[in-house]
Amino acid sequence: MQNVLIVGAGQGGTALIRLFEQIDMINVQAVADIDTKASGILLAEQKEIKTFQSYLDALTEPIDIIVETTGKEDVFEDLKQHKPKQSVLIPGTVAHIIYNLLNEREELFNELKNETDSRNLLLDSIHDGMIVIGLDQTVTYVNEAAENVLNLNKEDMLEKTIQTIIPDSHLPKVMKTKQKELNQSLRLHNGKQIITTRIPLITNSGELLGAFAVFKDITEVVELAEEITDLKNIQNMLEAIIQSSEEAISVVDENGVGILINPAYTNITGLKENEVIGKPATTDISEGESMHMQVLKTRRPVRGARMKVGPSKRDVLVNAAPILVDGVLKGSVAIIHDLSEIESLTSELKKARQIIRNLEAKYTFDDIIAHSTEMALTLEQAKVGAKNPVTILLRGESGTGKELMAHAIHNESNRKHYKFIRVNCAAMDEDSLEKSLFGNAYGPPEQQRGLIEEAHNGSLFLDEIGDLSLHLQARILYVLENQQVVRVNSQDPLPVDVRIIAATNVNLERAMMEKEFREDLFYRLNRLPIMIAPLRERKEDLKPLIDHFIIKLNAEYGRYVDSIKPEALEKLSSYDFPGNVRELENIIGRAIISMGPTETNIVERHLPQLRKQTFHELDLFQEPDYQESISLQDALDEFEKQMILETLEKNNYIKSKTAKQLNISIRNLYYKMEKHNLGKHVQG
Ligand SMILES: Nc1ncnc2c1ncn2[C@@H]1O[C@H](COP(=O)(O)OP(=O)(O)OP(=O)(O)O)[C@@H](O)[C@H]1O
Repeated sequence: MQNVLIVGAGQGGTALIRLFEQIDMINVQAVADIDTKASGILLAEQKEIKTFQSYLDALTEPIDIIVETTGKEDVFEDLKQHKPKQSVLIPGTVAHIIYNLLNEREELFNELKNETDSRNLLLDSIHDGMIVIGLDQTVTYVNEAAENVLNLNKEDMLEKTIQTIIPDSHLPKVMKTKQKELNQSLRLHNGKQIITTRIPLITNSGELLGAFAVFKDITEVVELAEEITDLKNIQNMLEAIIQSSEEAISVVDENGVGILINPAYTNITGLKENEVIGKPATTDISEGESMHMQVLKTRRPVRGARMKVGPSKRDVLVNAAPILVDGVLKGSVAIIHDLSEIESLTSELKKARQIIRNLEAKYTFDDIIAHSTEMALTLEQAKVGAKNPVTILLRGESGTGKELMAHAIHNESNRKHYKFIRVNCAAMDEDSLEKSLFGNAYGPPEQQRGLIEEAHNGSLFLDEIGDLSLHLQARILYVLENQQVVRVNSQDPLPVDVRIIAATNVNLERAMMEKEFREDLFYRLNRLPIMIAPLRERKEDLKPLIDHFIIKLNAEYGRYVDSIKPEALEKLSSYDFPGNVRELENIIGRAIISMGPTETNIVERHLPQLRKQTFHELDLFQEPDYQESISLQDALDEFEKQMILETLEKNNYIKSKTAKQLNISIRNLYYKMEKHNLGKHVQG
């Protein structure tokens, strides 16, 4: 809406008012006669005189356009002092002409053409586009605003039919119906959105002269409205997400004042909106510092801060981050995790992982590196074994890959869709092992079924079978011979169908001679013995295994190690690997950890000291070499390792006997052997 003041009553101002009245977007404030000498103003309608300034001051809305119709240059200059947005000098004659054009005689319409400049001045002073057509539907007037809206020059439009400019123009229809069309919305072919009013030009005597349209470009307004709608939709969506999120969320503004929380937040903290919104960020904290305030101070995110919140002092973990919009800090958002829930979930996860580890046979033959002829043959044998329903005995030193092979055999067999259960016969005392293998009829319901039943239709991997007591050997033999299992504290045999894959790094023949291992069980197990050679006897596997571990450990540690340099490989090749492949994997792991972040090749200095001495050769009191001085802990570790190794040797590698002699529990022995990478040097 533009406010127009028409000055010069009796000069045709009324005619202009008529014109403007037809245009809804123009609001005529007043028509005034001006007495320059008195510097006063006669308000035509109210018939009172005011100073021009007091008149302007009394207006509620500022004047956009002053139209001076008296034709007096000096008055016009005077008016301009009041700084309207525009001031237009239209001689009274022109005002008359326009009035007459609209209301009286057609011949005056032609006169108007001679006053083009003044007329254009008037039309151009209007911010809205104006276009006038004659009876022949050609354009007779067009103003500057119309040029801008239509993206056309006056010359391109004047004397052209309206349809060539606006193909679906309603002006011809308005002429035909003689009905105004007010505030119609329209999209132009140039993409602009306009709002337009169309008016037929009719004289007082009812004669039709043409029609004109006034229009406003509202593209930006429409786009803005659309943007606002889009933003509103996004805002609604975000709010719905935040409200339904199971993560507790709290948001503060740049001054640290609470502006948003969700129901999950209320669940954890016990605090409702009215206790947090509009309150300082510290409101919810019962112990600890406000992470919101820290984020606002540093503009940096905070992760994993522990604190207590709410009246019930709930233990929580908080992640908070700044909200930056175009680099400007607008606030901070925090996600709050209930720690007690995380703790219980973590322990659940641990249990689940343990169960999965026991059940899952994760490796296949593709995971076994076998470049040497020995290993290739072993693999062939294992594949044959996998396809036949026989009991398999895997023999080899510790760390040679027996467990890996057992997994692969299970996964290649027709039992692969059932369970693979691993039992380490050396890791438990006899009583617990018996109950866990055979089940306990008197135990709680979940312990009544033993692992043998659990492995029904699948495979049972009995690792370290040489450590099985004679009593349990007899019970396993019974299962093998009868395909039946009898639970502890029960007499009832239950049918089972399991394939047993046994593994040992013990010389079972010697154990048999010493009556430590039942011959009948040995022959039963030994139907398909598979020997896995120690790594030192198949050095061709060394490089492929190293490459395999580099890839595996890169993924585990997030590193980009490329390869091993020949001199480092050389050093490893001359080593014995008492801990076999497991020891090699440890060595490569330690090498990768000791490498700098930019190093990509394992070189000699990344490798640990590879000792070859036996306990007897090891002179703990030798002069320490300047390159390698031995710490007390290392010396003690070495001593322990050698002592275990010798006791194992003396006891024919039977761990139960070794543990007894060393006066430690079998579990402890097992742990120490793993720690020292102790394999057996001489197999069977
Ligand atoms: N040929 C191989 N290819 C790839 N990885 C191997 C190979 N042999 C062994 N490994 C890896 O070396 C490690 C030790 O293997 P595994 O646990 O199967 O040995 P094991 O003979 O069962 O040892 P133990 O007798 O001490 O139980 C595992 O991480 C395994 O994946």
